[in-house]
Amino acid sequence: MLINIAIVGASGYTGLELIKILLNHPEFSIKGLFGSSGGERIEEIYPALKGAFEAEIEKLDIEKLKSFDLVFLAVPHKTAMSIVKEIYGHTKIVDFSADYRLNQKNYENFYCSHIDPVNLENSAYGLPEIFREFIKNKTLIANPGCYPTATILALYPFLDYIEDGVFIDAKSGVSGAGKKLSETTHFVKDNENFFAYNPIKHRHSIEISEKTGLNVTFVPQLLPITRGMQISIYAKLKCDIDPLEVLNDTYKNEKFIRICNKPVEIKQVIGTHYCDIFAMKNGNMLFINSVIDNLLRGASSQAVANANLICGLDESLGLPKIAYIP
Ligand SMILES: NC(=O)C1=CN([C@@H]2O[C@H](COP(=O)(O)OP(=O)(O)OC[C@H]3O[C@@H](n4cnc5c(N)ncnc54)[C@H](OP(=O)(O)O)[C@@H]3O)[C@@H](O)[C@H]2O)C=CC1
Ligand SMILES: CC(=O)N[C@@H](CCC(=O)OP(=O)(O)O)C(=O)O
Repeated sequence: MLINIAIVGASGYTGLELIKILLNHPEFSIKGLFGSSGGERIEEIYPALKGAFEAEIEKLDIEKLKSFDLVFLAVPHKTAMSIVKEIYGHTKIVDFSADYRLNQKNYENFYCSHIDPVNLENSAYGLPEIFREFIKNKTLIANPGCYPTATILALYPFLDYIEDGVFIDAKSGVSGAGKKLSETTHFVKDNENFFAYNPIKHRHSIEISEKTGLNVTFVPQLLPITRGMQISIYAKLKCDIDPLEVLNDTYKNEKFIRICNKPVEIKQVIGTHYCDIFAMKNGNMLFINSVIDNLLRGASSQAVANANLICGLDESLGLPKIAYIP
C-alpha cells in the first residue's frame, strides 16, 4: 500500500521541488496540498505541472493533516512549530524550517521564543550521513538548512584534525531566499551583482556551530544565479593528514557524496541530491570546498531521504541523480 503524503507550503519553491520528486517515488503518493489561504490550483501557479500533476491547494486544516501517514512542512519558521505542536503524535513529520534544528537556548537567541519546546527533544537533525541511526527511530525530523548541509558535510571528516575557529565563505543562488520578493532578491539588485549579506551574524552560524562544536566565522554571499551553492572553508590543521584520503575514508559507503580531486562546481550537482566535496592543504592550512543544490540536497531531496528513513524504506528511493547540465 502506498504511503499517503500531505505537503504544506506546496506553492513555494521547495514545495514544487518536493512535488517533482514525489511524482517519481515508488512508495509515496501525494494526497493533499495545503497553503495559508487555499483555493488555488498547483498547475495554475506552476503551468509546467500541467498534464503531469494537477490538484487543488486547500486551506491549512490541522484535523485533516492528522489523517495522513506523513506530512512535509515546507513553510516558514514559526509557522512550522505552530503546526507541529498540533499534529505531533498523529502522523510522521518532516519539517523544512529551523524550528526543531537547535536547542532551545540557541533557537531563542537567533529566532524567537519557542512555542513547542517539548518536541525539541522528540526531533532528529536530518543529516543522514551523520545521524542516520538516530533519524530512523523518530517521527519528527528537522531538515537542515541549505548552508549548514553543505558546510557540515564538508567539515565533518576533519573535526578531529582541525583547530577551533574556522572561516566559512558561502555563496548561494537566489532561490535560497524563497519565493517572496525582497529588496535583496530583486532582479535589478542581483543581476550581474555579487555581495555578502548578514556576515558573521547569520542564523546559520549557530546551526553549524551547534552541530560541529566549532566556533565559526560564517559569511553568506548572494550569487546572481537561480539555484546552487558553493562553500569554501579555511581551517588550520593540528596534524599532518592527506585531505582527500580523509574524505574518501569517511564517505566510502555514501552513495550521495562524491569526493572530487579538483575544486567542485555548482553545475555538476544542480537537479541532484549529490554533495560534491574537494579538499587540499598548503602546509597546515586546509581548504575544503563543497557544492549542493540548495533546493534539493539543501531542502526537498534531503527531506525525502529523511522520509524514506522514518518510513523504513531504502534511503535513496526516488532521489534525483542526474544534473541538469549543460
Ligand atoms: N529555499 C531554500 O533553498 C530552502 C528553504 N528552506 C526552508 O524551507 C521552507 C520553505 O521554503 P521555500 O519553499 O523557499 O519558501 P517559499 O516562500 O517559496 O514558500 C513558502 C510556502 O509556505 C506557505 N505558507 C506560508 N505561511 C503559511 C501558513 N501560515 N500556512 C500554510 N502555508 C503557509 C506559502 O504558501 P501560501 O502562498 O499559501 O501562503 C508558500 O508557498 C522554509 O522554512 C525555508 O526556510 C530550507 C532550506 C533551503
Ligand atoms: C539566499 C538566502 O537568502 N538563503 C537563506 C537560507 C535558506 C536556508 O537554507 O534555509 P533555512 O531558511 O531553512 O534556514 C538565508 O540566508 O536566510
